[in-house]
Amino acid sequence: MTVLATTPAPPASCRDLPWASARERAHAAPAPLSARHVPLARAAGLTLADALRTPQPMPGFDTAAMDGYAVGAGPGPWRVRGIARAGGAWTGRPLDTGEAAEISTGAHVPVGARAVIPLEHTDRTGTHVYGPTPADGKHIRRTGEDAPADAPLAPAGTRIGPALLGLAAACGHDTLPVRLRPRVRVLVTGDELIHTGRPGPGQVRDALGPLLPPLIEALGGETAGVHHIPDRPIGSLATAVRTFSHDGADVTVVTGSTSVGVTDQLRILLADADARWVVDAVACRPGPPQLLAQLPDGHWMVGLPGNPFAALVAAHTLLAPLLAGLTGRPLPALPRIPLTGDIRTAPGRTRLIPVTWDGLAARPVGGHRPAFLHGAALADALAAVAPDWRPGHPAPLILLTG
Ligand SMILES: Nc1nc2c(c(=O)[nH]1)N[C@H]1C(S)=C(S)[C@@H](COP(=O)(O)OP(=O)(O)OC[C@H]3O[C@@H](n4cnc5c(N)ncnc54)[C@H](O)[C@@H]3O)O[C@H]1N2
Ligand code: MOO
Repeated sequence: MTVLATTPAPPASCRDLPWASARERAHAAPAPLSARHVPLARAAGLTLADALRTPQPMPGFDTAAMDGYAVGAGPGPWRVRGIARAGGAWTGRPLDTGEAAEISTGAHVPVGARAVIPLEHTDRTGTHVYGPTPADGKHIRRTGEDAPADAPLAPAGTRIGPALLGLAAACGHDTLPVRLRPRVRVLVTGDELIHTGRPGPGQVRDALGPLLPPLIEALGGETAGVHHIPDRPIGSLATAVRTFSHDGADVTVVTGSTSVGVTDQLRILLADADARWVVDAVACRPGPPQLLAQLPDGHWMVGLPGNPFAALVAAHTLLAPLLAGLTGRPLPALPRIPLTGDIRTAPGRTRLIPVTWDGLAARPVGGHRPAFLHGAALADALAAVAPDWRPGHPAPLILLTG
């Protein structure tokens, strides 16, 4: 007996989708999580919910780009009238023809200055400074030269990395509008699994409990707990999902329950819960039985196959785009890189293969049977090898940054 014989089949339009379409569907399925403001110190790794704009021009004042002398019109020598140091506005009267001010890099350039002459190009004698006649504006960063006030500097959906944090601070922001990391609960199923020590006969050491939290983090999510759920009695998975339903998670990842065996409870749960199917199986290898569905209360359910490399492939196929969609990020475009090596393509399916990439070409690592993580552990990327790929032709790469 198989369980599917007793449960309603998901719609055919969700079934056995081409790999690229499955990614697109998983990304398009969710509405982005609601936005909130967080201090800059808590924004790293989150996603901008609105465009980042600068409230004032950048730079905000005419700024010296060199230590030296700000000089007024006319040829030198110039009479040195004062000192402009970084940190204060120039409050003196404008520089006249033949006048100069000693100036530091970053200081407010006095009104009337035509340029800054670097210190090493000048000679100072008492109250006068000598130097070559500079081109107008030389070594002055003019107000608004980088960006005018209200310029959009980064669109909504941008990942907040170190440079964006620095840019936001430079604009004068203390907080940013963000979408938080979606919270992902992990339910690892499998009565054969042990969680410490070496497996004995019939036992398998759980590889996904350790693999998934850092992967979820790298994909922009936050792990809201890893729980081990028994296969029996049937219904344990549904009980667990109900029990944890108030822990605030947005997504539940279930591993090792995607197939049609009598102990694979995920499809029963989804059918009983009247879930909305988005993806039911993907035309890829490994990992075809992966799935994505939404419970009536809006909660997302992702099914990853139990075989660990298949689960990794499925997480990059469905979970990564889902998390991008939930945070309002675009679906990452995949670089297409020439792929060499002896790779068997799969008719009608995309093969996902761990590869190294030296900057020019990608090559298979090996060690990528569905249960074996050796190749993935050493790889720079997963190559998505289409059925019509030929050696040396480009293939899309998913870079393994986590
Ligand atoms: N009649 C069919 N049987 C299977 C099909 C099918 O289409 N028809 N598909 C096969 C494929 S492909 C896969 S993949 C698996 C997926 O099955 P499940 O997701 O239900 O996973 P399990 O059967 O529980 O486990 C598969 C395999 O992986 C080991 N496993 C499970 N969890 C872990 C873990 N956390 N860490 C390490 N290893 C794990 C488990 O012991 C099994 O060896 O279904 C096929 N069958
Ligand atoms: O997804 Mo399965 O065999 O391809 O592990």
